[in-house]
Amino acid sequence: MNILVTGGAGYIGSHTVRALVNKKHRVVVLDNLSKGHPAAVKEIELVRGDTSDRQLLKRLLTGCNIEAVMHFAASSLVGESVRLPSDYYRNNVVNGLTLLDAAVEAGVRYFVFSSTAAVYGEPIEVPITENHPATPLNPYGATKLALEGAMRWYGEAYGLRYTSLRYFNAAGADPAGDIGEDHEPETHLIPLVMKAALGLIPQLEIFGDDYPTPDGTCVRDYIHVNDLADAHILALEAMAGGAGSNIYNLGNGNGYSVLEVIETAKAVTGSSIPVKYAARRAGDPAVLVAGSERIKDELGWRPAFPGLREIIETAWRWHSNHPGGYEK
Ligand SMILES: NC(=O)c1ccc[n+]([C@@H]2O[C@H](COP(=O)([O-])OP(=O)(O)OC[C@H]3O[C@@H](n4cnc5c(N)ncnc54)[C@H](O)[C@@H]3O)[C@@H](O)[C@H]2O)c1
Ligand SMILES: O=c1ccn([C@@H]2O[C@H](COP(=O)(O)OP(=O)(O)O[C@H]3O[C@H](CO)[C@H](O)[C@H](O)[C@H]3O)[C@@H](O)[C@H]2O)c(=O)[nH]1
Repeated sequence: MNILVTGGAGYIGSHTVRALVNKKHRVVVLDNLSKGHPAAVKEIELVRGDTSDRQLLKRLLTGCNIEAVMHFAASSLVGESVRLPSDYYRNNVVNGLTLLDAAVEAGVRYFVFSSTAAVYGEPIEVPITENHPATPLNPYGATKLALEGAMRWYGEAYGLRYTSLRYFNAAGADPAGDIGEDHEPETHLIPLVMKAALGLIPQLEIFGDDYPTPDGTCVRDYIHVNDLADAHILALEAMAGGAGSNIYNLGNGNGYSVLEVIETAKAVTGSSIPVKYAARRAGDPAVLVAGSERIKDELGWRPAFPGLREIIETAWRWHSNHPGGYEK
């Protein structure tokens, strides 16, 4: 298939691009490079541009005979979204609608969307299934939920078929070790733990030790980035095979605390990881663990990296080989 991948030079997008190319799809990446890296998509057709540019979208979608869009491009930091809701609504909702409109106009058949566990808000029960109420606690989650709503009604009115994938905590890197997570600034736990192990930051701050969890630190469900990439391909294949629109959670169903992540990283890296306890971070739920049975049952998705240790091993390979990220 001819596939447009927005945000394809970013962390999850670049791993999915690799998986698509391995499956012999033709991929065009659209990325404004605000966070992405050309080196993450070497030898792939990369168009530097913005999802707000309707004319560019029209040219790409029709000129390249695009049949499917995978939409990763977004602003995705919870804390920043609380400070800058206007930016988040503009990039995630307004630009998302521009892309949906252009896709409908160009006759794109399938749309795969990067959604998030943040749509659920504070869970009332775990594991969180897709039927859990969606009451986001921050603008980031609210904007992702808003585009899911738009996709549903675009589906009804214009026949666009979509799959929304609600990822929990993406982590790890391709085992080849040549692509991985490189954000500036970095805010995610596992890459910061890797940087602390490498001595690139003096210590890791642990945000809160008084949560209602076994060791007092937050519990998350870490999912390998290549397992996310595989899910995108399964979603596309299912729609191409006649499946209707759907929403799926993506996690491993196992929760690990911040302290467990640090202990596992010490074992993997053989390095000490200096830590400092700090206040809770605003907007952090205590426990987020996915129920991902729906995608397993319906699409046959099976994670290749279900354990935290193997996820961190792949992250370590990337970070230790590229301590300064892609460009440095
Ligand atoms: N990382 C996670 O744990 C996680 C969890 C749940 C959902 N998600 C979602 O997955 C997607 C990818 O996340 P990521 O961690 O790879 O982020 P990322 O920042 O590495 O990738 C996003 C890419 O989109 C590009 N981009 C942003 N706005 C754009 C625009 N208007 N036009 C063109 N390009 C634009 C950026 O340059 C970047 O390369 C996002 O939609 C995010 O909300 C991520
Ligand atoms: O320096 C740090 C960084 C993080 N944490 C803690 O580690 C856990 C994981 O934090 P991340 O920032 O790595 O990930 P989040 O759970 O905040 O966010 C992820 O999951 C969200 C869903 O709730 C969104 O999808 C978001 O895009 C995605 O990155 C949290 O408890 C956080 O408080 C620390 O203690 N210290």
